[in-house]
Amino acid sequence: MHWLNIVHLAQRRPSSPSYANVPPLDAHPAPSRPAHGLEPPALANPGVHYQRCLAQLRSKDKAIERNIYLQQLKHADEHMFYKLVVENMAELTPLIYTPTVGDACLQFSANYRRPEGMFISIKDKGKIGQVLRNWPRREDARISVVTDGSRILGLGDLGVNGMPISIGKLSLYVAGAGIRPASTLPICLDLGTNNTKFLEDPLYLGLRQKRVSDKEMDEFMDEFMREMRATFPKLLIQFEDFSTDHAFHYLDRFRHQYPLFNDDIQGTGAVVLSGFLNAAQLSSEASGRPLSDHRILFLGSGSAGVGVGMQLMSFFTLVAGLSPEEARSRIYYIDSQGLITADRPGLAEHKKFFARTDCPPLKDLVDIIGYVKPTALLGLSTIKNAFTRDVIEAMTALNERPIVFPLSNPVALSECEFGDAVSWSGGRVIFASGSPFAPVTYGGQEHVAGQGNNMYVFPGLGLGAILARVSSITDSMVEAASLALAHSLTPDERAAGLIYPRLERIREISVGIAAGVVREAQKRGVDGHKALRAMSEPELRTWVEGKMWSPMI
Ligand SMILES: O=C([O-])CC(=O)C(=O)O
Ligand SMILES: [Mg+2]
Repeated sequence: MHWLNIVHLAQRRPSSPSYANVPPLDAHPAPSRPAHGLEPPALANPGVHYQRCLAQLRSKDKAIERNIYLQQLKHADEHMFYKLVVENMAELTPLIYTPTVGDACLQFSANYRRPEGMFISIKDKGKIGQVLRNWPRREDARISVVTDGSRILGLGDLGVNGMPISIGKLSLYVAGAGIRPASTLPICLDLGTNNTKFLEDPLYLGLRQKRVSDKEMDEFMDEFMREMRATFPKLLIQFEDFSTDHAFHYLDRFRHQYPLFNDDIQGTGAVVLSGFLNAAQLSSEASGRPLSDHRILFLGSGSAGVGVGMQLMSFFTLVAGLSPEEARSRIYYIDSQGLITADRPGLAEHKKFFARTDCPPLKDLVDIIGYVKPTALLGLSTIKNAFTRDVIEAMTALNERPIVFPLSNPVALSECEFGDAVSWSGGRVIFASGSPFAPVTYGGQEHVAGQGNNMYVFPGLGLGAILARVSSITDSMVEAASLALAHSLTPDERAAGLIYPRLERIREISVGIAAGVVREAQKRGVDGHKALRAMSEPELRTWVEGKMWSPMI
């Protein structure tokens, strides 16, 4: 049976008018133009100017130059910037987000042009509230992406150079879910950096000191969160790219007190669960083996790796009908020392849950594949090309359609190139990567890579949470976002063998995710906007669509 029938999602799908036909419920102000005479007369034709901007963008050779052009355009003409992004999602997302945002972070101090977002440093401890009140659009703030720069993508500790990740994610909230630009607040916390190269770089824009102790960071974070609430009472917070132990620690510490989620743990988990549901279905259809037969092997056990494993537990419990204990037994982890077993001395706390008591401490990936016999191999290791030809061949020998997800970001750290995975598996691989890969032709057929990136989930999750005015984000809301995404594939996309919908439909998908999140918030009683409870499904979707901001060009 298809997993869709198993979780009865079909009944939850409302029929609603298409996004394009729904007039906005709220009046959004039109962009203001300079007074007459202060710009060339032909600029009054926005369609021509749109083509001019697109041509200027495409005239740049390097991705980082395109990124810089787009950042400049965002400041000069926000509506035009978002118009370009919304209408050219597949082309522009890799420029404003992963993988190019990785270079934008690495070069932030060198390429810096103008202030954007807020920088709160350890030196502000004791007066964080005073600093936050300097934000000019306090009343409007609804969503903040907060990083401490300590683990940016797979690039490690970049200190204050992590700011572009907060900026990039928030641009996707606007483009992908219609959050108003004025409601977004990028924040980079500066608690020092252990990146010696940056500490020695005269251009480095952050504090010239090593990271503070955990105790000092706890005190700082407690004050920061308290003051965030006092200054921005309607704000949802997304924690981004904190180092693994801090990512888990601060999610646990604050998630019941504040509306917040961690994108690397929960957003990545949700997006991979979603793709996995569709991939497992395709794989089981090819092999004739039941969904409950799947076994998942992870390379990498950081915040994203373990977050994904936690979320994939619900694949086995919800869809394959296993108990939580059986579900856990289907998931295996490898870290730098090999298969993670419970008897290993000094095992990190977050690795204990999935540590095996029934396996030898094997080290070599191909040996481990031979022992575990996984149906799926997931990479969150940031080890470039870790999935070698031998690895893909071993997966293909075991499975009619092996599931291979090299999820590390940016693309230069991917465990496997798409073209290699396709050819080494003889075209049989079911593939999703964290960063985008271009389609490849193999055996006379075009193969399209899925992109298992959290950008499919966080905009819609945030939109739903903001509109429902939630007091906290429950695990079940993250799961609802994941199921709504998995469910959003059109018959056409399913027929093409896709496991994620086409990115061009992101706004429509975000509506479905937001509506699912609102409903789940209501079930859990964490919704503040109680009037939404009375709406039918089509009414809720139409209302959500009407709340979305669109560029006015
Ligand atoms: O930003 C991305 O592309 C995905 C992500 O959260 C990460 O890799 O940390
Ligand atoms: Mg991240």
